[in-house]
Amino acid sequence: MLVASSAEAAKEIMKTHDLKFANRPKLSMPDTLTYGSSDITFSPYGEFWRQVKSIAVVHLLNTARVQSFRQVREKQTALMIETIAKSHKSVIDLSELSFWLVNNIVCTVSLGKSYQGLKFTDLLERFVHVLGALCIGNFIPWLSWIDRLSGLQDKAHKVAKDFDDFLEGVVKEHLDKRKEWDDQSKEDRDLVDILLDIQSANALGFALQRETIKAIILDVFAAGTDTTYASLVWSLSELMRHPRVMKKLQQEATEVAQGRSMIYESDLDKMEYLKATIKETLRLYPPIPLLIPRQSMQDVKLMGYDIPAGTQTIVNAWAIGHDPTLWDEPDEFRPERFLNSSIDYKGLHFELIPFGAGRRGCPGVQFAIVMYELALANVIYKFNLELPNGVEAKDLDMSETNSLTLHKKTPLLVIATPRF
Ligand code: HEM
Repeated sequence: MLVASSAEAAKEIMKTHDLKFANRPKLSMPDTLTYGSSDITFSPYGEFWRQVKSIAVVHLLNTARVQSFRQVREKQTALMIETIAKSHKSVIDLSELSFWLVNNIVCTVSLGKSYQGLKFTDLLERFVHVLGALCIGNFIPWLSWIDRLSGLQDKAHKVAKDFDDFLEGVVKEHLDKRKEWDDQSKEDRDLVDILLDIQSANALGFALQRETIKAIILDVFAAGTDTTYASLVWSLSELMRHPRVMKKLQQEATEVAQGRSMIYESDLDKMEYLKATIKETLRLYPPIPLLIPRQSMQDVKLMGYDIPAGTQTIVNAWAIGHDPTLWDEPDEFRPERFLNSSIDYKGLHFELIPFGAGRRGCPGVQFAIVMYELALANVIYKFNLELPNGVEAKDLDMSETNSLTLHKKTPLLVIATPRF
């Protein structure tokens, strides 16, 4: 296995030799959870991956599509703000509210409606826990009996079954709805409708299986929700611990809003400090700290080392974000470091790669960032937040979960007071 923990090595893997490292290794947990890796994230490099990724980009993730979902984001953000306002200074769980905000947006635009009320938080938690679990059989195949004995495989099958029940229901609902219409305008079709259209038109050159449709929905559901809400919670938590940064951000929001009741998406480009705060959060807490494993497809010489074809390759984005040779006082939360800096997270600057880079880089960057910016801007614009029960900011529990996605271990509980 190859582990890259420097920006230079990351650049070699994800830029110089990107094509050679564009494969994903076949791993047993993703295989169990994503219908034999027939989703976008875990499918091997090749024509199938290109086609399924292209469907998600064309119909959900490109700039024009992301912009077209603006009303959904603004409506869901307003609903979250309303819920916080109604708390009347009682303790609220910002982790849970962040989860539902992101999940409602993702589900509305990809599945046609939100599914609030279902036990998604628990299901998704089990999903990323199993996905990120150390699976001995992936490294030493003859020891895979340990994964059976440890109960890991049973857990994976149970999560896969629970998710499948949900996804099967979503597909059935869409199929039933289709019996009632056939001249619905294209704009009203969500991602599931589009996948079913492609399936019935046999438009890909290969049959789009029901399982592949479910795998793609699962990808968008899990990759979209878990990462973005984790980041929102980390930003809010760091702001609680850094009143100076919070105040500066609130000042920026107040200036931009000009007395209006809400910050809108058209305001976000004027919020330099907000953008710097988000970059700083993604540097310190990359939601997928080790990105998604890659695999070399050919022998390759990398920084003087001979790497054989088939080597599992991990890029440690967390280590790069904390590298003292790249970042001054790397453990400090200081958004100012990104003001007047061209460093961005879009895959061109290898010192900041929370979304990965290159061919296998995250196609959901725009989709994620705009909902993240809008939610963060509005929460801090509308409310002053304090920790309950006399907890001091410096004592806020910032411990991290140990799974594929980096979450704050304990929920972020606050008391919110309207600012005006
Ligand atoms: C803060 C939010 C997000 C972060 C930090 C994030 C991060 C990542 C990372 C690190 C990868 C692997 C990149 C690599 O191997 O180089 C990835 C892949 C992916 N992400 Fe995201 N992601 C986020 C949001 C989203 C959203 C909102 C969606 C869709 C709605 C999405 C869909 C995907 C998909 C489909 C892939 C697989 C790409 C491939 O293998 O070709 N992500 N993401």
